Amino acid sequence: MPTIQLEITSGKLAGEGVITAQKKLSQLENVFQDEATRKSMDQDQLIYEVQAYMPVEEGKEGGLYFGNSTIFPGKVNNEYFMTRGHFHTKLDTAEYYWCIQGKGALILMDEEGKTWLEEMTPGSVHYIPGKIAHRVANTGDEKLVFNACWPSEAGHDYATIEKDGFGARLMEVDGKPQLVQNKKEMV
Ligand SMILES: O=P(O)(O)OC[C@H]1O[C@H](O)[C@H](O)[C@@H](O)[C@@H]1O
Repeated sequence: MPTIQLEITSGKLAGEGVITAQKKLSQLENVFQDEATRKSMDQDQLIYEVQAYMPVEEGKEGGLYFGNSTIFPGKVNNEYFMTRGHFHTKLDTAEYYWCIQGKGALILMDEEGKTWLEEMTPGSVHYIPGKIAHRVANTGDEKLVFNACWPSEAGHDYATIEKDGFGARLMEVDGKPQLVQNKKEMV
């Protein structure tokens, strides 16, 4: 009997050792461009939920972690709900994402701030190379669900993104998702 189960249609994990964390709008200060609008919205609104199975101690080399993320649909002004995004603390470590349900975008950025995206649709598989920051936005009107697999030594570096952000933001422009470069990047 395996330790954990993956519910194939929902992407959800169940079993001993699976941890679940939720991110509400109140916990995403300064993540979206329009901070005034974020503050004016319902702070208890759930933006995303993550599950992780971490069978070895974090930081230990050679292990693999397995996760599930659900991002709910919505926008802060015209910017889609998304994860905070991060580099790995051990920079040169990769990760796989694969989409189960919904529609969205994997936003990627290199160390120079160059930012691009890969569209996420059910069945899309995304290899995120080392040294690349990553965040996911839900561009649809249903929940976006994906699974992830990453090395136990990778860690999460949020500080770099908190300080410098990504080079571009995924905004709804004329009813469609568009990667809008930050002004700083266009100079
Ligand atoms: O941690 P965030 O940048 O907010 O993204 C949320 C989560 O997304 C994925 O599930 C990753 O595998 C997790 O490691 C990450 O924590």
